[in-house]
Amino acid sequence: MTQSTSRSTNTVRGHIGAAALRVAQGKAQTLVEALPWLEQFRGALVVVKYGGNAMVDDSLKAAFAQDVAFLRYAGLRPVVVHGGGPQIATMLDRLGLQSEFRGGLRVTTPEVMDVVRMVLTGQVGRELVGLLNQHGPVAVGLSGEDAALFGARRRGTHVDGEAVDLGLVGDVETVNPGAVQDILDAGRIPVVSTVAPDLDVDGQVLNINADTAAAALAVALKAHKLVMLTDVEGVYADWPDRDSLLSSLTVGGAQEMLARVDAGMIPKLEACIRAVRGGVPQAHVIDGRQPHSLLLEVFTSEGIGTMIVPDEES
Ligand SMILES: Nc1ncnc2c1ncn2[C@@H]1O[C@H](COP(=O)(O)OP(=O)(O)O)[C@@H](O)[C@H]1O
Ligand SMILES: CC(=O)N[C@@H](CCC(=O)OP(=O)(O)O)C(=O)O
Repeated sequence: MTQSTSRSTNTVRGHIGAAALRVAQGKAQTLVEALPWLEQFRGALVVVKYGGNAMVDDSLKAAFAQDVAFLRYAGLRPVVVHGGGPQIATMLDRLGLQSEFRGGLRVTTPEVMDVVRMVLTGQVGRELVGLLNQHGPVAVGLSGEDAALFGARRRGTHVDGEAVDLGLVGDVETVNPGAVQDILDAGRIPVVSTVAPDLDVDGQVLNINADTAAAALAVALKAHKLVMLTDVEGVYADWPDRDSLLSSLTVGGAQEMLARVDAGMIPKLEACIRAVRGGVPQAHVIDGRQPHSLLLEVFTSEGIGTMIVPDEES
């Protein structure tokens, strides 16, 4: 723990000034406002996808770890699925390897796959586990390879109607959530990196977009919600028009929008659709560049970012 948890010993209790009392009451009010959400989400399983673009600096990463630890100590069951696109790019650059994105997914050669696996599981995942464990021995890292958490098959994509081969990129076809469940049952926080064994080729691993993997895991775990932290305020109806931020969106609306978004938002929207269609009551896209955005999303009435919900019953 970095902060002292004891009260200052030279404060005489009962002599708190009016200004200090107002500040203290403001703090109490904040805690009380969280009460309905603490009641509603007690024991709730929440899958949190932490995108590489939201891990922009050390203080943000530390604030994210505080939020996740807070959820856990408040009685929720958070599961972290992390990305690491920019971190992979930095390592590829250092090694002099090229890679390009098509339809929001990285074209992955065998050499690039080695780097993806090393960076996601050996670097980004480890760092998050370390940050979370500053709040108690709670975090356990695992990848889609561990206890056959994920099984994947190669997938391509379409760009402007044309089929594109993405190399060693997969889509999650099977999820064995047992290992994640064991970690949760032990009161700990699973931290998942999204590399998965290829169901068709023994010993081969595939690069899975972290949004896709988070959605598949949220469905398999019957999560109460999926929260995606990224580097924009949410989903914009008319990107990049900053006045077009959507506070909520139905699955049908999200499906229609797919044709109009590009870059990383394609896998993100597809993942939200997959999660909600798979029974997760709500998926959220929120701004991971805002410190404590996760707490604001879970514990305030206003919420933040964009919420994706099932189509209204007709
Ligand atoms: N309609 C849209 N609304 C919001 N962002 C969009 C939209 N269309 C494209 N984007 C892009 O998607 C990006 C988020 O995806 P990405 O960079 O892959 O994030 P992450 O690393 O969190 O997965 C945004 O920074 C933005 O450039
Ligand atoms: C197939 C594919 O694109 N895989 C991603 C995996 C990491 C990821 O998804 O990271 P973010 O969440 O930070 O974007 C990649 O290689 O970058």
